[in-house]
Amino acid sequence: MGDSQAWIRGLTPACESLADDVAAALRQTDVTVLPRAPDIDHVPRVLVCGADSGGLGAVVRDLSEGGRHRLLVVAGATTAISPGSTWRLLQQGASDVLVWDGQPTARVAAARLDRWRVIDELVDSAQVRDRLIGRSPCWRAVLRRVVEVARFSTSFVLVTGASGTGKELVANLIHQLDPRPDKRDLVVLDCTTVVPTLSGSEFFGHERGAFTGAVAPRDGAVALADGGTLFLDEVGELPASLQAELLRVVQEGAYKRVGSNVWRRTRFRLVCATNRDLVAEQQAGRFRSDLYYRISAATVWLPTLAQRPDDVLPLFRHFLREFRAGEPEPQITPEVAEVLRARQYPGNVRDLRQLALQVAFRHVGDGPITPGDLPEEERPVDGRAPADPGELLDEAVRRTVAAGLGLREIRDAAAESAIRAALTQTGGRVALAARLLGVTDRALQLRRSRAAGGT
Ligand SMILES: Nc1ncnc2c1ncn2[C@@H]1O[C@H](COP(=O)(O)OP(=O)(O)OP(=O)(O)O)[C@@H](O)[C@H]1O
Repeated sequence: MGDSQAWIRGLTPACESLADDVAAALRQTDVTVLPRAPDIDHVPRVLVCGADSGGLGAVVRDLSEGGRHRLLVVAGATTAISPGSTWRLLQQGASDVLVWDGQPTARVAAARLDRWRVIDELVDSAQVRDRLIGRSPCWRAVLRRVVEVARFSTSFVLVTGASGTGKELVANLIHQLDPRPDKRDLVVLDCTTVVPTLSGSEFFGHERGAFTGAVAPRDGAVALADGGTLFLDEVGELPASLQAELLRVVQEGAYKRVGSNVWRRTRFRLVCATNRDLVAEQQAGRFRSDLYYRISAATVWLPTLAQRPDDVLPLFRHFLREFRAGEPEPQITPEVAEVLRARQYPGNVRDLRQLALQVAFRHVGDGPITPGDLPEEERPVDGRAPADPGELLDEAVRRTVAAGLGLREIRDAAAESAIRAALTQTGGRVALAARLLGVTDRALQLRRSRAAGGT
């Protein structure tokens, strides 16, 4: 520890003396307490609250900017913060909530601040920032999670998210940041491309003569990944027979080559990716539960581009730089920026990259990207962006009204549809779905059970 910084403020003037105690105790743990200026970026904020914690939620939301900044809430020992309110504060953007007990709490707080500093420095390092573009709060939260699990553990990781959201890039980053000193290679296997008849060999290797065409012995992916990382892309596509064999390797580290009776040993970090809902796949009996629990020791869920619209332009600029390497970076006119922001990206970042490619080769000269650089089919009709999400919603509501549904039925149907969509996007995880929709887990569960009961 030693390089950690924080700035501290009391929730109300009455909390200032406790805030001074917290600051003094933190200094003794080597934390540098900076002047109370809320505009210092990337320095964790510590909010001290006393018995009167009215308005705490709003201040937490404000100071953390919905989770963009690290915020530690320290509550006086006599402060009544129920477990329920603690969870709410975390949802509102707090990174943690501690009850003040003097120096022991200061040591715990200092350890948190130190860990957050290392994570945030990595998130802002070129190694991460230049590979995984995006600064929106929800993307930053994803990067923090990725960096933490990659750097501070060797845990297996399951990366979920819709197609084109960056799962493979994240898997690569996990391998790059892996702390093992003697780490070996990253081996990638796309489960959609393994040929069923040869899949055993692709995973486990084979002996000479094991099958027609096996003219020489060969290592499979689990051997090549020994000491490194095995990335299984589209793991939801893995055939049942291979699921059982993979389970044995990840549990016992033992496997046999096809055509051999000799057990061999391997040890790797497993990172899997899928855009399937593996919880639903288990329920349907298509994915083994025991394997699911092994591969999902840590999970990272990637948002769609629609959930992080503020990242569209930075990503677009990033791809333009990639496609126009060595050329000066062009400005983007406001009309084009508006179209890019309003457009739908069903294939997520991959779609945006394709669009940037088309714009990059149409653009000539050193002026800005202008409306004429956009392919014809991307141009707004009558000045309106095609497929604006608000317009789609208006259209859906117009139809339900025309079908004779009342306001209450429309509201309930819309809420149920939003819950279904959020659960699908988050692989069935209620807590994540609730966060996505800005409600508590309990509220979401209540609504689901009410819907199931037909009330
Ligand atoms: N945050 C990002 N920053 C820069 N490039 C990105 C980012 N996210 C995705 N990309 C780019 O978008 C494309 C798709 O990314 P990737 O292959 O990692 O997605 P995926 O989720 O694995 O897709 P799929 O499920 O279809 O395999 C790649 O060209 C990748 O480089």
